[in-house]
Amino acid sequence: MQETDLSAAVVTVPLLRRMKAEQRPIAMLTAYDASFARAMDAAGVDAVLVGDSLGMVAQGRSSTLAVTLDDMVYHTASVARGLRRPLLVADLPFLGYATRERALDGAQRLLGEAGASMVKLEGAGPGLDVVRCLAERDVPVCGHIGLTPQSVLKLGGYRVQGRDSTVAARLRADALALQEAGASLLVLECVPRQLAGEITQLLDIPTIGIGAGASCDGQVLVMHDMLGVGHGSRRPRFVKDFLAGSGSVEAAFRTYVQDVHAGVFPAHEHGYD
Ligand SMILES: Nc1nc(=O)c2c([nH]1)NC[C@@H]1CN(c3ccc(C(=O)N[C@@H](CCC(=O)O)C(=O)O)cc3)CN21
Ligand SMILES: CC(C)C(=O)C(=O)O
Ligand SMILES: [Mg+2]
Repeated sequence: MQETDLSAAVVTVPLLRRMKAEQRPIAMLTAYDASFARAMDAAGVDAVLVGDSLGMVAQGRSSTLAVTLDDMVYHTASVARGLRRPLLVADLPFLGYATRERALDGAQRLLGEAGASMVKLEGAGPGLDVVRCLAERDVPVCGHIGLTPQSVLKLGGYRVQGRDSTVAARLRADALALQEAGASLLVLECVPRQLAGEITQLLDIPTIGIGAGASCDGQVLVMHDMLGVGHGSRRPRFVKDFLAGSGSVEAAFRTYVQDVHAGVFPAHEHGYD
């Protein structure tokens, strides 16, 4: 098949699947406003996530739990105005998909009102029903397993998930169940690199890793982290400062995109065993 220039094409769900099939890594970043979104578009970022991490990096809270659907709609609409090419994904907030009705309302607002093209929700289990409900109604869904920050109170902190074989087996099963329920994309957060690679091989849908090694089909980082803003010296292993040595914010985004596309980022030191 002809190698087409994917750097110009508007990014869609089928294009992401094609990138997986052709082993072209997907470069994703989070954004929360139009100006940074515009710079990401210019830098060739493939997908942009309006993460509920905005509760931490924009609102200064210690977790993502207080973020509301109104907050997500406001930031997603702002980001959408800055984008042309990348696929725009928006997080459903904590308890925003506790029932099918809430999830459908959230999807209507994020896709219909704010301009996202996909919603993301954490976990499997009871969430599988909701994923099925959304997917059957043609709402593209991104799953998110491993370290799920909306579970921080139950998890007791932000720690790597899937180091023991019981949890690893559950993550494999959850990944397959999410694909089966109709998810189009899957974020793997803070999962040992080998397990993330196995899950990526198991699935037809693309995986996007954060702290999940280089074998995922794509990578995502929180924008503030990759610009060196916020974490100080106690930053998680998977964070790399791309602004240091790049000279400008847009150049940092470009370096990130190049490094993800070339398979240079993440390096071994950015992952977990
Ligand atoms: N700015 C920011 N970046 C993120 O990546 C992020 C957020 N906020 N907020 C929501 C969650 C929380 N995240 C975190 C936060 C801390 C670690 C962390 O310190 N991890 C330890 C792992 C320790 C272990 O279990 O081995 C590390 O040392 O990397 C990981 C993910 C990821 N998400
Ligand atoms: C870290 C990513 C995957 C996320 O969910 C967020 O930014 O909220
Ligand atoms: Mg999130």
